[in-house]
Parts: sequence; C-alpha cells; structure tokens
Amino acid sequence: MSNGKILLVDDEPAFRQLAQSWLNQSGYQVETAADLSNARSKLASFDADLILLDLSLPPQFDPQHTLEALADFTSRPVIILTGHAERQLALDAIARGAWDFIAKPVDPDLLAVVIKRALNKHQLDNELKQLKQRVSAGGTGRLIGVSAAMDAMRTLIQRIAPTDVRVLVTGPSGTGKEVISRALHELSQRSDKPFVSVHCGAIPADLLESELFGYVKGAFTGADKDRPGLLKLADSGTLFLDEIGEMPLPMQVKLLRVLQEGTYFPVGGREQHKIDIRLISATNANLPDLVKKGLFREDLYYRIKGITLETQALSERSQDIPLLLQFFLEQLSKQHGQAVRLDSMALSWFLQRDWPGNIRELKNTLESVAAVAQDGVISMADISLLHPDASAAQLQNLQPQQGDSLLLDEAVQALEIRLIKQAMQQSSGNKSKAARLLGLSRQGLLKKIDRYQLAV
Ligand SMILES: Nc1ncnc2c1ncn2[C@@H]1O[C@H](COP(=O)(O)OP(=O)(O)OP(=O)(O)O)[C@@H](O)[C@H]1O
Repeated sequence: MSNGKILLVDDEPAFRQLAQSWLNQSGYQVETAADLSNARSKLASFDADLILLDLSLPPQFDPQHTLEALADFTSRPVIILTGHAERQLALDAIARGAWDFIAKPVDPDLLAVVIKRALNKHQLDNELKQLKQRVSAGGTGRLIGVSAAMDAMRTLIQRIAPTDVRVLVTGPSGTGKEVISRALHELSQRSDKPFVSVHCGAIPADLLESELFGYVKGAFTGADKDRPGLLKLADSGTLFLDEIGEMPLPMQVKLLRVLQEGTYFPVGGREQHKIDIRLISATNANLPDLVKKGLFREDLYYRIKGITLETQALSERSQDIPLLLQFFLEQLSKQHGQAVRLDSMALSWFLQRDWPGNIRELKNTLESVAAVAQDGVISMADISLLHPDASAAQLQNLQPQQGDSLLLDEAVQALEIRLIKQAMQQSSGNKSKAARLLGLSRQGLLKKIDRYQLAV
C-alpha cells in the first residue's frame, strides 16, 4: 500500500535516482521530472500528493522563474530543495505558498520527517474543509456538530422546516433547543417574517397574558394606549415559546384557545384578533410527567407536540466538542481582534471535561478563560485561575502533544479518532461497514487506523 504519491522535480539525474530510491523504500510512489514543463505534463496523469521542487531548473536555471511558477503547484504541499546560498529564495518560496524547504545535500531522515508532516497536515486541512462544508450546508449552518445525533437533527430540521407543523424541542438545558428552533424558522416559508421568542418562565405570571396578547387602552391602571402583544408581533411568522413547561395553568387555557381557533382577545378588548403563527415550543422538563402531576394541561400538550425533536446532552455526543471549540474560538478571535487559541494541555482539559451545562457551559467557560488569557493563547495556568480544581495532572486519557501545535490539527485528530471508534463499535468491528458509515473507502479507513495506531 502506497503512503502517497510524490513528484520529484530536479535537473540532476543522479539525485533524482537516489532520492527516488529513498522514497520508494519509505513506501511512496514516485515520479520524477527534470524541469517545470515536464513537471506540468507529469501532473496531468500523476495526481501527486506532494511535490519536491528544486529551484534552479533548466532551461533558464533562474530560481526567480521557478518562484513565479510556484502558484501552479501549491494546491498540494511543495517542499523546496535548495543549495545553502539560496536560503533567502527558499524563504520567498514559503511566502509564496511552499510548505517547507530542505537544504542540499539532503539528509534522507530529515526529508522523510518533513514529507510525513506535510502530507499529514495537507490531509487534515482537506478533512477540515470537508467538515466545514458539511456543517455549513443549508440553513442549519449555525448548528455545529458532526455526531450522528447532530446529522440526524439537521436532516429532520431540513425536512420539517418547510411544513407548518408544530414542533416541540425537548432536551437538557444548553443543548441548542433555541438554535434548532431558529434554524426551523430560517428554513421555513416564513423566514422573511418575524421569529418572536418568549421565555415563559422569565415573565411574571400576571404579566404573561398582556405580554402575549397585548392590551387595549384602559384595560388596567397605566394602560394609557393600546399595545400589541408578542402574538401580534409574530403574526405570519414563528412564535417560539421557550420553557413552555413553566407556563402558568390559567395561561395554558388561553394559549390552547389561540391554537384551536387561531384567534385571541387582547387584555380588556372585545374585538377578536385573527392570528397566523407557526408555533415552536421548547422545554427541558418532562411534559408527560407534568401532565401526570396536573401541572400541564394534557390537551395543550397534544396541541403543541406536533413533531418532537429531542436534543442530546453533550456527554452523549462528545465527538462534537472539538468542532464546537473551533467554532467558538473563531468567534472569540473576531471579538478580540486577535487569534485566540488553546494550547495543547488546555485543549485536552476541554476535551476531557464533563459538561453538565452542555454547550452553553462549554461556550461560557471558553469565553471566561479567553478573557483572562494573555496574548490569545489559553493555557492550563489561565484555566486554573478560574477553575482552581483544574490541573494538568487530571489529564489522563489524552496525551498532551509536544510543543505548540495548532489547535486545528489536534481538534481534527481527536474528532477523527472518536468518529472511527464510534463507527467501529456501531459496526461491531466490521471495517468495511464502518468505512461506509464514515463515508470513507475501506482503504482510507485502514490508513487512518494505521496513522492513529488505533487498536480497533
Ligand atoms: N449545535 C450548536 N452549534 C453552535 N452553538 C450552539 C449549538 N447548540 C447550542 N449552541 C450555543 O449554546 C448556547 C445554548 O444554546 P440554546 O440557548 O439554544 O440552548 P437551550 O437548549 O435552548 O438552553 P435552555 O434550555 O437553557 O434554554 C447558545 O449560546 C448557543 O448559541
């Protein structure tokens, strides 16, 4: 099995032969070219994963000329082979998109390391691009996550959104019930109409009716003019009733009438108002339990239920954490006007921790540690300022990486490992089946298992 395809472009036949044999021994498939035009025609039939490029090539033997042609090749990593005198040129090459440079005479061990790193990074970049495309597909772009649960949720949202069916979103606090409800609205026929969100638990019971239905002048002391309610504001759009389990019983009766008849009376008013809304409700309470206890009307429950979407706790889909971190770090970088990232230990801490408050807690924690971090790099020292119980010693399962490698690589690697393990479990160890679940070829999966040295 080949470790990858390399095109070696160098005018010295002896070096081409020697380097080709080193690379073959390391498992690479190699083609060679003696100049740029030869390199271009080789690439037409040989889709190289990486190019090794000498700067001084015939017929001009002008490194500047090669530099100018570099953009034609940098869709894959290009490693420049240089003489010592050409160091500045090599740096220019990197500024123009080359991955790295190696001075001649080439040390075969160093060459092997540089090639391996470049190929790994290139592959991770491509995978991340694909993941980003997947998560930003459609109007569910703000729903970050690659878990099977999240994929299923996106599919359901896309199917349900265009219908006018009522939706009840249930699940633990902070798992994205409001984000899902907004996505349903954005993908609906009503997307250019208002989305009005009402937090039923946050409005005092005696105010809820006038907030929702509005009131007419003189309805009560202080009602010196007519005021439309939130229902009116939501007319022809979507009304989102968050924490509907906290709605007081008398209000539940009134809401039921609105849902049955499509009409309501403002407080103190005699004129019936017609309303056309799509209702989406959310709760982290167990409504059937509340019904049994007499705290929620059964008839209302069946009216609002329509289709029920259930969100999962973050602990049940921890494979979403790396991408969520990446997403929130990008948001923070924009807010702070500088790149904000986690160093490897801090990343491990975030990946390992249980998040009982789910995505909200993850996001808030990241925001607060980013606020105390210096120079945009969040470390364990910053985390332990706010979480004195946090220490590097707690990081058991994830081995910290050497140095300051990029969050991007680590996040994608952690994500891939989790997804592969999960797919292998789901397919009871059958690699072909797991590969299909992951949308990979069997060979692609085997490569990854080998790369991460997974005992699956
Ligand atoms: N899949 C997701 N992708 C990106 N951000 C998310 C996702 N899910 C939730 N969030 C973010 O997490 C926070 C909490 O989400 P949201 O308010 O939708 O949760 P909730 O389930 O409605 O919570 P509660 O039950 O407490 O009202 C918000 O800042 C939201 O933007």
